[in-house]
Amino acid sequence: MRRPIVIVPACTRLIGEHPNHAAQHKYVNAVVLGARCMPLVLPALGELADVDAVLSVADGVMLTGSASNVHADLYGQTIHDPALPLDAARDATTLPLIRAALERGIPILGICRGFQEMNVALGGTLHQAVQEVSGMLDHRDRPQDAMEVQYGPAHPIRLTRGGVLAEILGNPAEIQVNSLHGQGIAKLAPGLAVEAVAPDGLVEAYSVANARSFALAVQWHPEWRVTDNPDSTKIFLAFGKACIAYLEQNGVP
Ligand SMILES: N[C@@H](CCC(=O)NCCCC(=O)O)C(=O)O
Repeated sequence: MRRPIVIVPACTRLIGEHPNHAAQHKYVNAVVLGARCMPLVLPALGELADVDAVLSVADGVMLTGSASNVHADLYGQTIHDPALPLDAARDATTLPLIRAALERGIPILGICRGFQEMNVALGGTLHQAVQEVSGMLDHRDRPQDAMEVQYGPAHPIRLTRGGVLAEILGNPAEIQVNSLHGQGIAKLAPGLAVEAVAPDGLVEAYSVANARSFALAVQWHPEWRVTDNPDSTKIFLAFGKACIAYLEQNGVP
């Protein structure tokens, strides 16, 4: 049987004067080494993307992080800080893709921006600057820090007892995670189940209740050094197992 195919939606990136479509190596590497699947990067085509065609060859979808924010229009707000980057083409590609993948029961893993996209796609909202919300921590990374520091442990998260994520991780009460985000979940979309929270109560992971397959999203970065962190390895292995199961039951051989 062939390796499962995981769709990885790209971000738009300007290289010189030319717009490009990009996905960071650590994400596609985690699909290969962590999930043992084959990544297929999907350009941020927006309305030009034929979602049905793409999902007809997909055994999984992984939504990556990105420095860009989900456009506030998409969850009924006005932009709080216009200096922060956006990626409308990525939004226009991923939100329909998320809804269609869930409809088809295709396994989906959301990471950081991807975690925020799934919440918005399903009717939730975001805090645009978590650090400015009373009682909330500053969840941002410090760009001047070395990458090992930026992606190193930043805070604990408390796992929902008996939850999907807790089971994947062997039922610890809490784990340490990295933190590289300025936005976060304000209103959780209907049908999403909290899987972990930060010390300030911010939702850090959720699952799609009643999903037909693996449907988990996390605010942190398990793709970082995926084989070095046992928790990250377990998350990607669980995702990969679900993609194999989807391929066996529905996939194009
Ligand atoms: N822009 C959003 C999401 C943050 C995010 O995805 N950070 C990771 C960026 C770099 C990487 O992909 O590792 C926010 O600020 O909340």
